[in-house]
Amino acid sequence: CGDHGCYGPIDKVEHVRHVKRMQPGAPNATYGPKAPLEWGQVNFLHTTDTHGWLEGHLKEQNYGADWGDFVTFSRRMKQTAGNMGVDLLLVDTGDLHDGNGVSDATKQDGTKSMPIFDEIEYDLLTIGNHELYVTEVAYQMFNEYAKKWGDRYVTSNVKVLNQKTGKFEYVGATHRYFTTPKGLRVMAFGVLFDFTGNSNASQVIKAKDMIKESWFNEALASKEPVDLFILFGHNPVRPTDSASTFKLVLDAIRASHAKTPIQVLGGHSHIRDFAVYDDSAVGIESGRYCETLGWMSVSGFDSSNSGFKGVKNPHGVPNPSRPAKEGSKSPFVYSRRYLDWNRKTFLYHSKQTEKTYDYHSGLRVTGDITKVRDELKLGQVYGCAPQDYCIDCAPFTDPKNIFPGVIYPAVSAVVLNETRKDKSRIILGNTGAIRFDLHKGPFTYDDNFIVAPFRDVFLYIADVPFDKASAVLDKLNKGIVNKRFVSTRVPSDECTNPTLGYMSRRDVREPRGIVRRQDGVVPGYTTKDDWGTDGDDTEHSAIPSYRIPGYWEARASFPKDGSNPDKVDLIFFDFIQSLVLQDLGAGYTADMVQCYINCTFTSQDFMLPYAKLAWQENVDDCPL
Ligand SMILES: O=c1ccn([C@@H]2O[C@H](COP(=O)(O)O)[C@@H](O)[C@H]2O)c(=O)[nH]1
Ligand SMILES: [Zn+2]
Ligand SMILES: [Zn+2]
Repeated sequence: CGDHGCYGPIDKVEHVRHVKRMQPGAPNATYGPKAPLEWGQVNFLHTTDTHGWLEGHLKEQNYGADWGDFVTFSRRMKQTAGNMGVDLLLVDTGDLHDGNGVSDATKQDGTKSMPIFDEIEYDLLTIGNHELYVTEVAYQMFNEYAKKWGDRYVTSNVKVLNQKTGKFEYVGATHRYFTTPKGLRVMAFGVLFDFTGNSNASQVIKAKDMIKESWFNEALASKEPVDLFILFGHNPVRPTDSASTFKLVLDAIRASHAKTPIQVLGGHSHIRDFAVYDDSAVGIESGRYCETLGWMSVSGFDSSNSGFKGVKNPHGVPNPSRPAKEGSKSPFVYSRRYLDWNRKTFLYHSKQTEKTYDYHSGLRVTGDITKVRDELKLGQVYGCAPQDYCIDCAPFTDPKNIFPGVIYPAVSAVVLNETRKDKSRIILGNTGAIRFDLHKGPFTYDDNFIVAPFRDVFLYIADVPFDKASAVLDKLNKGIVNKRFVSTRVPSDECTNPTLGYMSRRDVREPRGIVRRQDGVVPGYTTKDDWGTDGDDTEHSAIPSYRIPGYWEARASFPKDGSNPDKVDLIFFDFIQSLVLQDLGAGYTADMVQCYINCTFTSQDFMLPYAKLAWQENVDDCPL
């Protein structure tokens, strides 16, 4: 199989057309930031869970900036900070691939995307779980990426096997102590949640054990003064999220540093969020997929509590004025903002126009992305999707939902072993393997990775009694399983709304009708966090979000008379093999499991053949 899967080389694609970026401007040009950012003594720009979306969202204008636009923005903002006499720190909290053709269409994930990602002058970076599923990727992080960033790459609880020494070693630094240009003395820890799905090339030290490590306690006991702790990581900021381990580490820091400010920056749960831990500890989480750029600012440093030598209240701009908690006695005040990832946002906050904005560095990066997209043929069109299909904006059984609308018919038609085509089959998958909505219009090679980026092999057990096989889905979806795999997707009760069901992915946490609507507002994030509803930089109307289960099932080649077969081939992703075996119960073991089509046919390989099969109508004239 080539780069384009097992369905022949690209010249066999009958309908080849290239999708070009949607231009900002009309028709929905009325959106935009509501007010200038509040600049403090130290400020943060935060990216997380970018998952390879370096081209931006070609089909969603509101998130349409590319990484080159961001390169320019980050440089302009660093200069602005310098001119104002304050600090600006750039931070990334991991999950760099699995989600887009730019990162996933190469033989090894990240080969073409990582050099593009590197173009930002980050001050702190750390590792995500998606850098640890695949052994080769973990080695790439250890041998190349971490080396490039030196002590800015902080992995306080993640080790990878050094193939030369045969020993597990920290991927990056355990911690970073540094002084900012304006004199703030910072101690930073980068902590991944207690991830257990890593390959055996890495070790993730649980937070409860990490805080007992001697290096950690020595760092906290160090005689070097610390003005600010930065606790960052691929780790949700919400303390009630069962995946988050930040609170544990924060409490460990507080045990010896009761009042020093702690700035938390997190990720992994793919939401916009802001959490207040105490009077001088707050945390921001900045969404996913280059939809959001997080902004935080902090003031309150003076000669009694820091080495800060910059400007106390930067002039000509608003300054942060809000204590973490009402009635706080701490000197520290904050602001937080979630910026939509588009050029209009970037232009507004850098006070530029379309004509003046671009830097050569940014344009060069945009050019590099275009080159990569061309080389990987990401714009090639395989079909014309007749409508929009979403993951959770419609109920799970609605034809607008991507599972009944696309995934079931696609796997039923395409995931077929010719030698067993007469056998009835049940195909099981985890909903988390389907990563993004599918838009009406041209379905490109890139969209294949956007919808189904993982290389999860289709496995099967032959001739399972129907009664046993058909009971698995329900068992998978009952409680324990969700906790085992998708803890960050499990709704907390506070997010459940009787009208809309579970609201999660876009942070829609208010019922329709109560959401602030105004003319010119386009659908998007309407975030509610510990400070309320004023964090979104651009006002949006809410997008409904329904509860979806953790697992799905499709059936194919069942008897035409509507009866059930005696036996079925039970097909499933390797990612969920252990759970399926567990739920089948006694008598089912790993040696009964085989590759279904072959051992390289994965979840990356069914969408393109389906697009060629089902979406050829209007393909030559498919409107974007
Ligand atoms: O091989 C894989 C790896 C992961 N998944 C799904 O992804 C989520 C984790 O994604 P985050 O971006 O870290 O939240 C995991 O829970 C699975 O649902 C997969 O399907 N296959
Ligand atoms: Zn992620
Ligand atoms: Zn993650």
